[in-house]
Amino acid sequence: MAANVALLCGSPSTSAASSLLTRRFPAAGRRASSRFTIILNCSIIAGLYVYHQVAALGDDPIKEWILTEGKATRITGTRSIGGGCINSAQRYDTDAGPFFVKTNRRIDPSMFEGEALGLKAMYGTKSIRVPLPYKVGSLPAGGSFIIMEFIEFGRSRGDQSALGRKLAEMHKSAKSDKGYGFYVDNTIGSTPQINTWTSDWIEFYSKHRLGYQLELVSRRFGDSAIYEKGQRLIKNMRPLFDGAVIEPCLLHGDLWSGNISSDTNGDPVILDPACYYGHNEAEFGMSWCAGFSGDFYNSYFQVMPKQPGFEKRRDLYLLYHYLNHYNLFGSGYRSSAMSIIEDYLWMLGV
Ligand SMILES: Nc1ncnc2c1ncn2[C@@H]1O[C@H](COP(=O)(O)OP(=O)(O)OP(=O)(O)O)[C@@H](O)[C@H]1O
Repeated sequence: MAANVALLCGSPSTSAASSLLTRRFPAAGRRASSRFTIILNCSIIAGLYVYHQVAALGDDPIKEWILTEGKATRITGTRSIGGGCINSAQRYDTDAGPFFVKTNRRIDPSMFEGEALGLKAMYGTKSIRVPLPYKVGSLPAGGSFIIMEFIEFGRSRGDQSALGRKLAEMHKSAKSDKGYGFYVDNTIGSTPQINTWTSDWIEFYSKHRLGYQLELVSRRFGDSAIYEKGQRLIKNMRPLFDGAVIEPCLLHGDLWSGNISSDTNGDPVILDPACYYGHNEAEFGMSWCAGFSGDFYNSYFQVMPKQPGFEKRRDLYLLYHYLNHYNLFGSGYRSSAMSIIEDYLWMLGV
């Protein structure tokens, strides 16, 4: 240990070792000793470089993680990635490959912890490709970050049939024995999404999805008309589920085109989830901006057969996301949400 420290820290031992080698084997010794010295000096410089980078970065937990647990010795560049609305995203290039980093200067780490748990759960199913999350933490000046696997995206929009099949494989393989919900609450857009474990799906969807959004609409916009009609739908919607076998499947939870891509092999990739265990059909709640094709649904239903009443329930699952858009972006989404509610009230005769 002492010798190693001496070798790393300085020249006396280095030159002693060189001169011993040169005395014993004059010609070869000189060549070997100069190579030996070069290698030693390189390791010393690399060691000191990493040491200085890490020591100087006590106040930059992202770089610190990349240069320690991330196993990089050098960050060669960073650049911003557009596309997200809520967080800022960067690519960190290093000698250990690229890392994908999202930061949010205002929100504590709980949002990214929810995202990381969701990504890990989906990753664990070995079905559809998702980035592996590495680290979530706080930023020294406030806010939070997440570091994850960087995925190089391919040029194509991806194979819809593969997307449908792999998504269904994820739904099929990941069931929960705790019921409907998730280990933590997370967010849908920036709206809180409550995931308290509940044994009955209709109760879960009534209270923590439609009911929660209706409460928010009422508080934010004073919209008692949509609140009251929405509550009437909730109280009367059970017949819509008649004949369907419902199980708690792992859902991405926010599956729209901005969160779907494909890698350089053309394999589908899904990103930025709002995971929970729920009825698999709820996964299609964002289908109005996902662009799923006929091939997508055909492949999906080959793995997860269509349940009786699927078409009747489709709009009920859109409703959650329309209400959320109303809450997030304002009254432009009100009429879509209201007309779904009124159509159901008419269909159910209530
Ligand atoms: N693991 C990854 N590797 C490479 N690029 C990624 C990765 N994850 C996301 N991206 C890209 O980074 C951009 C922003 O990511 P993302 O959509 O997750 O950000 P966000 O602000 O959390 O999103 P939103 O506002 O939609 O909730 C997108 O263009 C996305 O395609």
